[in-house]
Amino acid sequence: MPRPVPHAPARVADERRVRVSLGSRSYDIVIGEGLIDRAGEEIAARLPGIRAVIVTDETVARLHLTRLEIALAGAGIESTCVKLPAGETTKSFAHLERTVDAMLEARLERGDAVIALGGGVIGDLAGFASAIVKRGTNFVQVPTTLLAQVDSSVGGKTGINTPRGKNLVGAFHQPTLVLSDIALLDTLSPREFAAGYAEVVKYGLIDRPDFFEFLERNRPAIFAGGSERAEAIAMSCEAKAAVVAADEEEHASRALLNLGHTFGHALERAVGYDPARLVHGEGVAIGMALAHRFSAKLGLATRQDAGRVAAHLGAAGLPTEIAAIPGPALDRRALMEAIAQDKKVSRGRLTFILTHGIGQAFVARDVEPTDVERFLDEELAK
Ligand SMILES: NC(=O)c1ccc[n+]([C@@H]2O[C@H](COP(=O)([O-])OP(=O)(O)OC[C@H]3O[C@@H](n4cnc5c(N)ncnc54)[C@H](O)[C@@H]3O)[C@@H](O)[C@H]2O)c1
Ligand SMILES: O=C(O)C(=O)C[C@@H](O)[C@H](O)[C@H](O)COP(=O)(O)O
Ligand SMILES: [Zn+2]
Repeated sequence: MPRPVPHAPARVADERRVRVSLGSRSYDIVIGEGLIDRAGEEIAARLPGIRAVIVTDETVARLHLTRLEIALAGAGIESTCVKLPAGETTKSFAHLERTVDAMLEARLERGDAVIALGGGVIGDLAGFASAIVKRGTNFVQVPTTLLAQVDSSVGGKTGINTPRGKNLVGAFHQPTLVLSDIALLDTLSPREFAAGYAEVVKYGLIDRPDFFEFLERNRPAIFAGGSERAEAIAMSCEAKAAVVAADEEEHASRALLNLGHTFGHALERAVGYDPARLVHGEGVAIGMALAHRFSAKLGLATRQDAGRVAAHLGAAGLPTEIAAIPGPALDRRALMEAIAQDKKVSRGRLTFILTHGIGQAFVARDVEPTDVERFLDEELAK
């Protein structure tokens, strides 16, 4: 249970704060360099007197865990740690059970906190464990990938995958605080940085054409690091915070954040969540390119806009075609089976996020399965 805030920690130059406004569940996203060393102070200011269980993966633990542990200890926060294997297959019942057991072994109380130190895999899994242990403990996100800093750490979607589909088991559970230390991105591989960039582009494509143009002008600077990168991260968080504040539990407009995900999640499932073939952000990149081409095929958007989207994603080193996925060719039936399990399906009818053009996405209910099948056949034949 959240406890009263005794005082706000000192603000540091160049630090940005984005507020996610959700009434009593509102929280700050703090974005800046070197924040991990101040994590103890920031957390203790909001959750005084707590103990914590840190959930992380083995790669992130090697690189960044000690600094977090030192920062927590410095603020008087006693912590234990669960280290899980890196990668999408960790979002499973087996690793959830291991995490829950570690929390119970540490005798974590409801007023204590789970701290997710890692990318979206760790954030989704740790957040779900935090949601269900003792029917809800405090949760803090310390995202370490670009994808997690611009998307998964914000908004409270938590969960795991099953062989039948992505994120099919989960809960909404908002964090108390998100601490995004952008300096941690310096150790991220170029491939994972590009994957996170797909979700940045998504905000422009949903309803912010000016942001898409900003990205077209500044992509090389964003990849190089510096003030444009920090700006893109903060603008992404503002975009997501606005959508989440308007529809926290996805009864309507939040579904827009799923642009590219109906196709993308189907592709991830079809490759068995194998990161050697496809990671989430790459699936979203292909999915967004497909959503724009599908919209053009249905006469809703222009082929020029679909081409412009694919060109921008391609220039960022992202795949935009199903054929770009390495390994055996994918099968239309397997993709349709995954699409039928999508969480947006209602009364058996398919829902896609389609578009009238760049920055003009909309929720399309009742999409004809035969239209999707014909479109996929064309795409798979390329
Ligand atoms: N909850 C949400 O709203 C939401 C939003 C978007 C995506 N997601 C989920 O997020 C997941 C993808 O997240 P991701 O792309 O962060 O993947 P990830 O968590 O698997 O991280 C990618 C890789 O980068 C490594 N890594 C993490 N931080 C690093 C760092 N600072 N330096 C070096 N290596 C580092 C990890 O060990 C991992 O190998 C998917 O499961 C997706 O479904 C959830
Ligand atoms: O926050 C949201 O809402 C999103 O849809 C963000 C997506 O980028 C993210 O991949 C999310 O996990 C997908 O949610 P799902 O409900 O389709 O599983
Ligand atoms: Zn996503």
